[in-house]
Amino acid sequence: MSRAQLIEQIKLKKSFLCVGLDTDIDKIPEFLKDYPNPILEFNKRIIDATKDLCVSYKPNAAFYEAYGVKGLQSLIDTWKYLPVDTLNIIDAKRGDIGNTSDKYARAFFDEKASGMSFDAITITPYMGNDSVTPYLAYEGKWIILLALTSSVGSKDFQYLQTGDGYLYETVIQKANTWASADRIMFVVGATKSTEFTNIRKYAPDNFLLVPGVGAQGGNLEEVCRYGITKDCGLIVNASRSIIYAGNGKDFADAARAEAQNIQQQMQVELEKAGVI
Ligand SMILES: O=C(O)c1cc(=O)[nH]c(=O)n1[C@@H]1O[C@H](COP(=O)(O)O)[C@@H](O)[C@H]1O
Repeated sequence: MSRAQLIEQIKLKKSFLCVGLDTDIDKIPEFLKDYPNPILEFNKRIIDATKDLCVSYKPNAAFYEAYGVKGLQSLIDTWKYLPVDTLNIIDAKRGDIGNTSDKYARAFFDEKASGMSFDAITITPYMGNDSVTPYLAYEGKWIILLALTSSVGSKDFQYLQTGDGYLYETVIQKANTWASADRIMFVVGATKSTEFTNIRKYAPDNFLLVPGVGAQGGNLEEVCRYGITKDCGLIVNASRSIIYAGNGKDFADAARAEAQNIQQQMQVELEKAGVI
């Protein structure tokens, strides 16, 4: 999905919501466990219930890899079920030397090789340029680099002073020399909303993937106050607060209600910022 298509979807759906598919077998409703593939069944119903309210889905690889071959098959089948008009992100947080990154890129971008072809992948930037460029060889695909994460531990490294400011600022400035804002996004946690003004100095045009609203307590209005741009420039993820909003037979309705609640707040913010 191109930047223009993403912006078009945001305007159409009046939403910049990403639904996180962090699907945990221990948290899904009991009745689904009678199905041959409970995780896939859960994901399908969540996708059906939310696809008109969000512009993106983000399965987190850990939740699938934890179950070996069966989990990987669930991830492949989930990818196949994702709508074509959403930005489908694999949250894999990979990062390695070039020839290894090449294999990671193949795993998540090359359908012929792996059965999956996500639109974007999350990457840790720590190993630098040659660990990132193999993903950019796949035309039209996005890389999403961790910049300032929502984790408490973000202070351990991301706030270290470099000659040019904080390490996370250096990451953004440097990575923006590797590709344009049509190919690179950055992760900035919603729990860091006051930092968005600063981040926009270095990433005025990049889309930011913003996890941390809902279960982690980030505030959507504040994120928008400091981070929204004329193209929106934000994709805000919520996982647990949406997908586990209910736990009974009507869990998908509960997920829809929560997604709708966020979408309505997003519509207000898009109008305020003049995006729609
Ligand atoms: O890259 C991410 O998506 C990510 C970065 C970050 O700084 N914080 C963060 O929570 N995430 C992911 O975003 C999702 C947040 O889930 P909830 O807290 O349940 O909404 C999880 O899949 C996390 O792995």
